[in-house]
Amino acid sequence: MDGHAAAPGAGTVLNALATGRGSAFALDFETDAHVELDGSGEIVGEIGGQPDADTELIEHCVSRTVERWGDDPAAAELPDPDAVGGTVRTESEVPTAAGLKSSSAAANATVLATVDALGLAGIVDHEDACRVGVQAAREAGVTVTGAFDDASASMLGGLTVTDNTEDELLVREEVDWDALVWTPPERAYSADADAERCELVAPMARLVAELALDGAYGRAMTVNGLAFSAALGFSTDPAVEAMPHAAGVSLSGTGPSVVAVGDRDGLERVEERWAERPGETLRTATRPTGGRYL
Ligand SMILES: Nc1ncnc2c1ncn2[C@@H]1O[C@H](COP(=O)(O)OP(=O)(O)O)[C@@H](O)[C@H]1O
Ligand SMILES: O=C(O)C1=C[C@@H](OP(=O)(O)O)[C@@H](O)[C@H](O)C1
Repeated sequence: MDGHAAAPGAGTVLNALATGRGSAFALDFETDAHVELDGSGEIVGEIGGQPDADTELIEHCVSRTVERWGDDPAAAELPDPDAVGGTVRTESEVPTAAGLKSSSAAANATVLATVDALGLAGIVDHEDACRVGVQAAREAGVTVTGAFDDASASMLGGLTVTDNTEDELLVREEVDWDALVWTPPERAYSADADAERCELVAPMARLVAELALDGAYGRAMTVNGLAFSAALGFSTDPAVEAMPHAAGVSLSGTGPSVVAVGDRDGLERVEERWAERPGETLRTATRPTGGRYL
């Protein structure tokens, strides 16, 4: 029984660490997952190109997905329902722990690949599948709030606004921007983020949520970036450089990447500045589609 699926990374409009409300949008780079189920009783994960990386998240995703849908009447019969096991391997274009939602992309791709291995591709609802990945992320300890904002943007595509305290989807909308991503060489694991510092900027996060719920996503994003860069100790210089030329620019997640959105000409101007910085710049775009079976 094997399955194959992919899901995209995302950028941030509103970081949920201050209030539990968050917002993110899918970007056009992705992670894919290959799952094989057997009756070995053990699930073993592997991350392509990162032999020492933590595979707990994707292993939890496989077991939670089988637990949820393994005995669905439409599911293929498991080799040994009392000893569910198998392998899961991811390959990713999304850099790990850079604020570009590698954990959501890996979780969503793995849940969908497991659904595919169960013979349920196209039958399971994407939002339900996304919630299983969020549950696995909480169990694996890779998230503060569960990050349903990031997970829903990755799984459904487009832009979402969510309440992560209830895993509730408040808004899902399609956006159509070019995007520019700057990823400095350092990494920042969300689980290590200073959530108490983020709570200090809650009044600004509430303003960002209001702007986002009014559809002013670009401005929302820019205010978010200023507030959370200050709270988490990142420079606001890249955002200030981008502001005259972009519809929105923000620290993505808990950093360190910065994402600007807008039109091609404006982002070319931003790229000229950001290319002088250490690390990588990537030209990409928002993506209307989310997780997909391969
Ligand atoms: N390709 C992948 N395959 C499996 N797990 C992954 C992958 N990428 C990231 N992860 C998991 O997600 C964690 C990083 O999550 P996090 O710190 O939230 O970063 P990000 O902002 O990129 O989501 C990693 O420690 C690992 O557990
Ligand atoms: O762990 C979490 O609950 C979150 C982590 C952050 O994202 P990153 O994982 O990209 O840092 C943040 O943007 C999101 O709203 C919630």
